[in-house]
Amino acid sequence: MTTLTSADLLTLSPVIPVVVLDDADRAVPLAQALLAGGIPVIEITLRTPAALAAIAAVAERVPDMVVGAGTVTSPAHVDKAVAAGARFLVSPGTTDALLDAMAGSGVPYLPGIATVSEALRVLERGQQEMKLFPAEACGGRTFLQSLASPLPDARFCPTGGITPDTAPLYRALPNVGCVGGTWLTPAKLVAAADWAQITQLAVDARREA
Ligand SMILES: O=C(O)C(=O)C[C@H](O)[C@H](O)COP(=O)(O)O
Repeated sequence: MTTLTSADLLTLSPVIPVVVLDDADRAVPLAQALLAGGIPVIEITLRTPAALAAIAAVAERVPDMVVGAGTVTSPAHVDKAVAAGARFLVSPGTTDALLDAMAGSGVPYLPGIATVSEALRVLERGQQEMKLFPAEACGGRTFLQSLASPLPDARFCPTGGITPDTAPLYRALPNVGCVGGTWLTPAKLVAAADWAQITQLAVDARREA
């Protein structure tokens, strides 16, 4: 298994699919469906009791898929996610304790920021890659454009409210690597085990984003 950096996370795919899974048994076919559509990364959010088992299943059974944990909001989440096999971590926001834990986790991470001061605190630690969340609500593309001059080293994965139509517009910004979003894995399709549709959404995202 190759060692990933936080910078790699921004270049693996135009879109990082953000997933909420109620049933860990869906994780492996879902990961395979995304992979078949050309998306080699999946962020499974720690919002459901099934999340850690889902991460473990993908880590073990779909080795070509880079599986990470999202909605990481505490140092305890960091430990549990890494123990389950998460290869990266994404948080919606940051605290000092969370930044310390993610920096010490041994896996790359995208800390969430929504203000210039939060971005500065991440940069102060030598971490240049971060998630902008909630992207649309906190200023969107205008905000990212405004950050480019004062924070030339910062690189973003905007997430939150991004659509298939706006993803390419975000990706055209020089300080954006990839975007995150839930549209590749709609709850209805996951519940229906409609893996072919999810593969198609992945193919479309790969082409359009
Ligand atoms: O769970 C987290 O850590 C988050 O930051 C929240 C997710 O990134 C958003 O739920 C994205 O959702 P959409 O707006 O539907 O793309």
